[in-house]
Amino acid sequence: MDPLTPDELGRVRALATSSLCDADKSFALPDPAIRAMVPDVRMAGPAVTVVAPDDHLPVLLAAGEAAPGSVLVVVNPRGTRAVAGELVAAEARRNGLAGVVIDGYCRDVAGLRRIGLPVFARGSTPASGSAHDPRGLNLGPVALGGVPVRPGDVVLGDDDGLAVATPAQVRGALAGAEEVERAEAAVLASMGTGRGLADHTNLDDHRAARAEGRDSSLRFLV
Ligand SMILES: O=C([O-])CC(=O)C(=O)O
Ligand SMILES: [Mg+2]
Repeated sequence: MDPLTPDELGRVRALATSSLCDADKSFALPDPAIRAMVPDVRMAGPAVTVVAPDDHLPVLLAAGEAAPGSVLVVVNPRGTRAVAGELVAAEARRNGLAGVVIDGYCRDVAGLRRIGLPVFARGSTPASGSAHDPRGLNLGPVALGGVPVRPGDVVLGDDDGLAVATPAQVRGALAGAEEVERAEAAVLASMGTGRGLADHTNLDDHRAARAEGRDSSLRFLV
């Protein structure tokens, strides 16, 4: 896996996850119940994996061990306890990580908002589990919300949710996603002056074609 260059990562972080998912519809989509716990964030980076069975010690250790720029992917399958909170987020931020994604629960949500690091989870609960398991980074593949994640896969996320893809898939989607955003920005700006969606797309022709069962795709005309 050829990792994304800093320049490519910068371009990815400037894009909404939805635009990349439009450009390549094969990105893997973890369970949408895993959501941004901190609003208005965009996250992208290579995955490092952690297994945390109702135990936050491996997460705290991994937050300090992972390479800067990476996304900590934590799995706590069927867990009922929080495995990360503001201490984990502060350690991850200090170490320069791009974010923390938990297939499970977090806590300290007000503190997470203050820190501002992207954190994704199934939700929050005030109760943490144990701090026993001395393993830190797992370095193996895990299942995140039903989606396989290998270390080095790119994990992307924002307020809409998460997507996972290989670096090559992300690289291949970049130009298309940038074009999606250019066209959508032009349409939105023009709609601000009162013109409708049908003025900026082939909506009417597309509808007529689909009504007759003909092949057609909905396109921007900007
Ligand atoms: O969930 C946990 O036990 C860890 C925690 O509170 C924190 O990181 O601040
Ligand atoms: Mg805490």
